[in-house]
Amino acid sequence: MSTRRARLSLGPGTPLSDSTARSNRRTSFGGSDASDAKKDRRAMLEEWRRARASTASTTATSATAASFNGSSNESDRPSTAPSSYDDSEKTVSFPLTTSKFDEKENDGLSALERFRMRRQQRQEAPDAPIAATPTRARSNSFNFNDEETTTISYSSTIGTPNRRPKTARPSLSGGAQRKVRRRTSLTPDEKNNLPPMQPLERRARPLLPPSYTASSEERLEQPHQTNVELAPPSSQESVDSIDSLAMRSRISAMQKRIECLEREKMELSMSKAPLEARMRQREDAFIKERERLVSEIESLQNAGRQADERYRELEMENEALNEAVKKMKMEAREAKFTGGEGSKDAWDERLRSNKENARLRAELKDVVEQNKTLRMDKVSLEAEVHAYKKHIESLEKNYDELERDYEELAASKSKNSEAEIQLEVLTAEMVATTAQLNATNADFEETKSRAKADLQAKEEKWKNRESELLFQISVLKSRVGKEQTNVLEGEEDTAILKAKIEARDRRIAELEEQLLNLEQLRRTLHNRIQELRGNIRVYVRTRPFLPNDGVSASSSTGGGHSSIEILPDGESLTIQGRRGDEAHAFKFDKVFAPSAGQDVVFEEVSEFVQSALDGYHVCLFSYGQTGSGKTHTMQGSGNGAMRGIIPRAVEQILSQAALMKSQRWTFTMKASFLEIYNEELRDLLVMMNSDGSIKPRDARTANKLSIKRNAEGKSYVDGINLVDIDVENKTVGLEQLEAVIATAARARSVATTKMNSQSSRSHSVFMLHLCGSNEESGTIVHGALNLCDLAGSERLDRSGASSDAQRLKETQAINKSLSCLGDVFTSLANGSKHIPFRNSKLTYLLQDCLSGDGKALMFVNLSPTLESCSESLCSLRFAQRVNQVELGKATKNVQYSK
Ligand SMILES: Nc1ncnc2c1ncn2[C@@H]1O[C@H](COP(=O)(O)OP(=O)(O)OP(=O)(O)O)[C@@H](O)[C@H]1O
Repeated sequence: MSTRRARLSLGPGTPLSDSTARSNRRTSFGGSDASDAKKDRRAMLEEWRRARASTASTTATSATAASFNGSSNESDRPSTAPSSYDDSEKTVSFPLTTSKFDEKENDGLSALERFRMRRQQRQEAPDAPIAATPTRARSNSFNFNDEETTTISYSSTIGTPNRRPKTARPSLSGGAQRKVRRRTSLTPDEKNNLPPMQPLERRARPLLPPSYTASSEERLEQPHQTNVELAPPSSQESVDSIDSLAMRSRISAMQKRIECLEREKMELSMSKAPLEARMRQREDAFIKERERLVSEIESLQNAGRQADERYRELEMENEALNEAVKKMKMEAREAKFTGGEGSKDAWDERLRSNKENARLRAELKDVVEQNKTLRMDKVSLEAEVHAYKKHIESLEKNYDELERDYEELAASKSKNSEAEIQLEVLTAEMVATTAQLNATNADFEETKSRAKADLQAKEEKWKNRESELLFQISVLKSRVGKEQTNVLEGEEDTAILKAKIEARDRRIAELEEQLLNLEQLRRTLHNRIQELRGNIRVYVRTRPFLPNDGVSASSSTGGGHSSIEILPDGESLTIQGRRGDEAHAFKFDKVFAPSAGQDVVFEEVSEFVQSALDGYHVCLFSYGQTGSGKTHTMQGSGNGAMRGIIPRAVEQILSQAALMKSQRWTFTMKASFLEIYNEELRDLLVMMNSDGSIKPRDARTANKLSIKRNAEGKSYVDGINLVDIDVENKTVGLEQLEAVIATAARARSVATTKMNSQSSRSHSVFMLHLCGSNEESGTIVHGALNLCDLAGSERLDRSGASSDAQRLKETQAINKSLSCLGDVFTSLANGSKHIPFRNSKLTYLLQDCLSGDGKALMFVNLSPTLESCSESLCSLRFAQRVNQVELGKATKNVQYSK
């Protein structure tokens, strides 16, 4: 282009250097380039002014002459008369709208183009210094399709955004934005083509031990496998068979429910893992894209600012040029009127000045063109910034959608975990029910074989008797002929004999009835004596064989050979010794067989529960090795027939409270649940409000709990959460209790040990605080029911805790506190003056119940396996020591307000 190559020549002797001219043309956004160009132009103007001043005096005359004589050379004349300068000035305009720019006419680069090239260089060589802006091959249009930048494309498969040379800009076109938005939510096809499912890692531990490798379906089939095949029921067996059938139908109903829950869980698990992965990847991609866009916008804004600066500079230059043109016009006018006789010099001067004017105008035009380009650049930049803003908006929308997806996912996750918990509860219930059924069947088989043997013996006896009688008859017949006279006498003897037998049978029946009544009386008296002596009562409960005991559950004995034999009196048992050659006998207040159900066990403790309503401090605790059934006894397995003492006790209290209402008694009941873990008290209901509702996450502050004594010297836990149980409405009250137990179960420290897949690693104490008042008599009673599930008393080597530092610490803390409990019982049994209650948190907490003020009952839970007989023996010896403790008569906590 001619204007590009034009030299700023102020006269023949003053050509500007090539580099100066080029630097004047350079359109650059770099600050140094722009200021150099500005300096060059100023220097050029100065040079021109100086040159003009030096030549003005010599050329003034000739220039004036030329203006009056005309010129033969048209090209030497000024291209426009001075009066036409005004018109030419009008063409110096700055159009705001841009037409398509002719690329051929512009060999420079647009600001955005240069910015992109710089960015591309950076991306290609991130560590290299930023290259100088190229001055060639400038494109003034923003053709996004030709752009060789890197862009992020979203694909339906989740991963890091694909980086590839871009041929289209999906991020800026509306259609592409819609595409991006569409990709954030999964189409059904995409859902079906999800990546292969990773097996969902269950947070809840399996109920069966690691050695038990049966699949979930096999486990669900278990009741069928473990059921004992019964012989066709005789009339005597039919009742038991009906029980078994009822149990089986219950189990099959449970199985169906479990299958349903398993299916639901699988579905939820299927959708959870890939959704989570997608969510995370999309979040990462979005954050990266947003950062990239933000930095790009910042760069664009910088470029825009530089373009604005450059534009202002050019405007100033333009103004300076306009000034110069005006000055020249003035000078031309002056020369016209004051030129005198029109000397040749003056004419030459005018000609030069006209040429200069033309050149300046051309330059001005060039500058205007540059301005136009810059404006176009600016408009394009603004358009691009606008597009980026739109893109960011769409990304933000996508982000919102992702957030919604995430919330849905979280909801489904919590649903899933609820289903898992429900499944676990049902599975535990099923395992317990099956075990009990097997034990019942074993009992039944034993009774059946005993009855059979009995029957056979009787048959044998009757046969002997029959043959004896037949012999006697034959003897009598042979005598008939000889002793006919004695016939009548003989008949008389038989009748007398028969009458005697009948009288003896009646006597036996009477004696049996008397014996039964005496036995009942003995039991009642025994209980009364024990109450008066204040003994801690000790009940022993043996659990049935379980699938993970490693013995065939389908055998007729209900699982294998038990190390414990329970004697028919229901109070005595024998246990095999460590070496297997000796048997140890024990006698306690009650011994429950493996087939004894939860209802039977509760029947025996219900009077203790009643005592709590009467104003006593009652404590029931379960002691035994891990996996022996302590939690099963206290809390139970599931919510059906396998419910333990805690729910049954609350149920009984609620029913009793309702009955006592007619006698003007009103009760309030508060529940608390704590655990003693590594000698530290922890509130298990920290998540609950006092009305039973669940606290929001940020409000769950765990108070520091400490055991204190009140004014009456009774111990209480300071800082513990007390949850109200509705006594008026039994259904609501039971629901609240269920929520309390579920919340506590979630919070409890449970870890898997070798012996029990759901082993409690802490002592847990459920406390019911009862307050009853009678309007009529003005009596107020304060009772408390403490139901304590002690941690397993296993040896370190058997539990596998020695290999794990945390487990080791837990086991040591458990064993220490249990040994403190033993020390307390020994001191009580020996009648020592000092009882070391303060040696452990457990004994300090239960001091009121163990020191004679309250009533205490200890369950000793035993496992029937041969491997456990050593631990069972230890537990039984401990229980024997406890049984010898005399606490004295318990006292009621009663106040009289009238
Ligand atoms: N009498 C019983 N009838 C049927 N199942 C039982 C019985 N006792 C225990 N179980 C079952 O045995 C398993 C272990 O019982 P549980 O969890 O109560 O043991 P634990 O003594 O509390 O163990 P840990 O001290 O490790 O917590 C459970 O699955 C439970 O259902």
